[in-house]
Amino acid sequence: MAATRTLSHTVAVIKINNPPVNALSTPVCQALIKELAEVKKDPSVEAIVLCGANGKFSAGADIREFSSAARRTVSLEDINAEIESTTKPVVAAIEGVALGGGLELALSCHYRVAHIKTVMGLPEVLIGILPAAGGTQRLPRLIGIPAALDIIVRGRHVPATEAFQLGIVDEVVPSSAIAAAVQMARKVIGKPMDSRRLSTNAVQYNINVDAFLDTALEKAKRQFRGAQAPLACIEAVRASAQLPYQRGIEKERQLFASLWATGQPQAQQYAFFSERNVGKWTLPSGERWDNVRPCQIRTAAVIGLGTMGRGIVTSLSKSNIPVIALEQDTKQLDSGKKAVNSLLEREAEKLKKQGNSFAEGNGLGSVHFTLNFEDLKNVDLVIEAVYENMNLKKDIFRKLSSIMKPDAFLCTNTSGLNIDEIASVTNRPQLVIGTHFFSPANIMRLLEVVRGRHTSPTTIATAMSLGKMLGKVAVLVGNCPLFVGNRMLGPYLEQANYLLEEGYYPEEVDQALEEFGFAMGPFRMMDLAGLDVGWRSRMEKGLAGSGVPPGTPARQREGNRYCPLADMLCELGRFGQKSGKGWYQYEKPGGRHAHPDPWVRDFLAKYRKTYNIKQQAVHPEQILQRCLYALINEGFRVLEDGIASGPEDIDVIYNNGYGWPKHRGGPMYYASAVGLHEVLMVLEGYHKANPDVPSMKPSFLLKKLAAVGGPPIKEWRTQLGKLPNKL
Ligand SMILES: CCCCCCCCCCCCCC(=O)CC(=O)SCCNC(=O)CCNC(=O)[C@H](O)C(C)(C)COP(=O)(O)OP(=O)(O)OC[C@H]1O[C@@H](n2cnc3c(N)ncnc32)[C@H](O)[C@@H]1OP(=O)(O)O
Ligand SMILES: NC(=O)C1=CN([C@@H]2O[C@H](COP(=O)(O)OP(=O)(O)OC[C@H]3O[C@@H](n4cnc5c(N)ncnc54)[C@H](O)[C@@H]3O)[C@@H](O)[C@H]2O)C=CC1
Repeated sequence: MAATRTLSHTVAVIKINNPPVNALSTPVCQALIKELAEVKKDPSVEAIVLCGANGKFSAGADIREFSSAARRTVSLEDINAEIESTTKPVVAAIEGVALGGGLELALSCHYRVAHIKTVMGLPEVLIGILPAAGGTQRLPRLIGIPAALDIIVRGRHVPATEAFQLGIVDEVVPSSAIAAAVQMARKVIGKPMDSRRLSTNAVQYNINVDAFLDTALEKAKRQFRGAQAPLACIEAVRASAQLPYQRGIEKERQLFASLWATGQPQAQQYAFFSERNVGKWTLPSGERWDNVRPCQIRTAAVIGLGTMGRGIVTSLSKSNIPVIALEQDTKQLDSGKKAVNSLLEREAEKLKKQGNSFAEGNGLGSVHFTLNFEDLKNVDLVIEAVYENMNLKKDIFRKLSSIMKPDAFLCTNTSGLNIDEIASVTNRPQLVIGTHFFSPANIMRLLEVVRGRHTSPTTIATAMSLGKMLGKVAVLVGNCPLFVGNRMLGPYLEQANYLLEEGYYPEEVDQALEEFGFAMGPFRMMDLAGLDVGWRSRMEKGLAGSGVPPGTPARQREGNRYCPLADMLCELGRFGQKSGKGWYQYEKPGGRHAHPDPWVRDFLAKYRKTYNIKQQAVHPEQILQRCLYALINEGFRVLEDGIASGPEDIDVIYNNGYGWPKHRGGPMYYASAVGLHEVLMVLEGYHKANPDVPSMKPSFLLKKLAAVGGPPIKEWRTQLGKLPNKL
């Protein structure tokens, strides 16, 4: 039953019932229409309560229906208009979530009562659309333009206590919202209802709305770099102030249709479901997310409190897991402690703002700082985050192996070292796994979970479940140098460097990729991460520094093209932000504002002259093609090697860990949208002209998929089924 009805004295309680989140699917809407019609004409009913089954009001329209053939035949706004015009008072009893169409439904009710733990909001912008069931017209009429705009454009979840302060709900209760709503319904029977019908109210404001919204529009253009939904949301809110309600609704519909035509909603909805699907991991042996039970992690430890360790400690503590934090000496321990405490203070502030008190069990897990490995022996799981050095990591794992209780999980945050080699020094390789966090680890949502050859399914299940507990999107990947995300970054950065040799400047390459929608172009990103990180790794591999065989041409390694520019900067002490100079210059070491550096321009000009490199006429469009197709080609190789289980996994990694613009779905989705044949043609052309750049040689899988006509991304797995799987 999509909706059920019971009667409490003269109050009819209509309950939406569509597990797991009571999405407003077509059958639910049809059931609502039927129930409403019946209670309206039933003389024994004097008031109505609308609620959701299983402690959830509703997560909004059924997103799966958007792209299905059987498109919605019932308009949610028509239902809302029907509810609002009812002469019997309707009270929404909001529990759990009221999101998107769910909140829009509640806004059409005459009163709203919420349970204190509820979150509500209009998150449509996050799936590329705008609230199109009256939300952009009713919410500003209820709480004014600035507050409504903030909620609609950011798509944020508003806790019940804040919703009460803003006036979105009339009452917040600590117990059953349904019981409280029934009580309220009884109280309001016979009371005048005109002012409770939001569509009949005018938007109240004492600001210059146009100027305010123009500023918001400019800010959103900069902040969301190419995403259209936030801009459409602002225009819809503008309509609420300028137009009568019905014309505002027409504008809302028009804006929805134009957004749909951009292709961005489809990309973002693909990203939404991909994020959920990656949690459903499956191993070739048949073990899966739903048949392997994770172990409970009650306590954890983190080794190394540098850039990553401090964020990981904060993330664990935020999830109420007590942590032991270990460093190598007092100086590092003190500095780590200071950093962690300051991050935790900020988290405590946030919790306070959300109205959560520690007494309710929503607090932060305790953190104990130590230099003593013995203190770790009883924790359930330890995450190592020391320098990226195999010998050091092996020393640590040897020690852990002898100290920790036998069933403790041993995780490494390495960004690309061999998990099997690390596991080989322990007495429990089945409990060793890679948990690759992204910087800053307390904020970034991505967690690459790296399976070693001996890692057990229980260890995988536990690491994946830990990721979820920490509020991260955990993606299971196989063990290969640099795993998935960083491995794909290699050819992308290589092309960015070649573009500098060929005549571009760092700021021009960055600008092209930032206009595409990346949070940061490749050179700003390298400066932020530290140029020395890659330099050290190239020196270890004998590609840079004294390990390069004498007589090797500066721009060649093992017969292939090589760009030594980054090594040259490092030799001059230009490590990026940390040293105040890198591809850009900064106001001071540690400064964050990148300014184009005339020194770099001069340096590049001399370099090109020294090596007699002819400046090629590279069209700006080619900046994108070369960098992005290089990355995508490596993505196909990752799939070919069985390191990721599908293109969705790669896209989730890029959307959540590398600042890929979500409105473009992810690199593999982007490739399918551009057309695999087109990507292949560009790669083939480049590789033919540059056979000394092997990363641009089109991958076997790309060629195979292009040869069968470039099927839609959801069909790629059929082809992948025949490839090896290293998960
Ligand atoms: C001109 C051309 C037109 C084209 C046709 C289009 C028709 C358009 C009609 C327009 C009407 C517009 C009305 C409107 O305002 C639009 C909306 O309401 S859009 C929906 C807005 N809501 C959301 O974005 C909420 C999304 N969900 C979440 O944020 C989380 O799922 C939630 C916080 C609710 C719960 O989180 P959590 O507990 O972590 O669980 P999961 O995220 O894993 O979800 C569990 C399960 O539920 C599925 N699911 C969640 N929300 C929805 C949903 N709204 N519709 C369908 N399914 C949903 C989710 O996928 C999980 O299922 P899996 O099977 O595991 O994937
Ligand atoms: N910095 C980044 O953006 C990312 C780094 N990583 C990986 O995370 C790990 C840590 O990297 P960062 O935090 O950047 O390094 P970092 O240099 O900032 O910190 C490393 C910390 O480990 C401590 N340490 C070294 N030896 C130790 C020992 N024997 N016992 C206890 N502590 C010890 C150091 O004192 C230092 O505080 C590396 O494996 C790195 O590859 C992974 C993802 C992103």
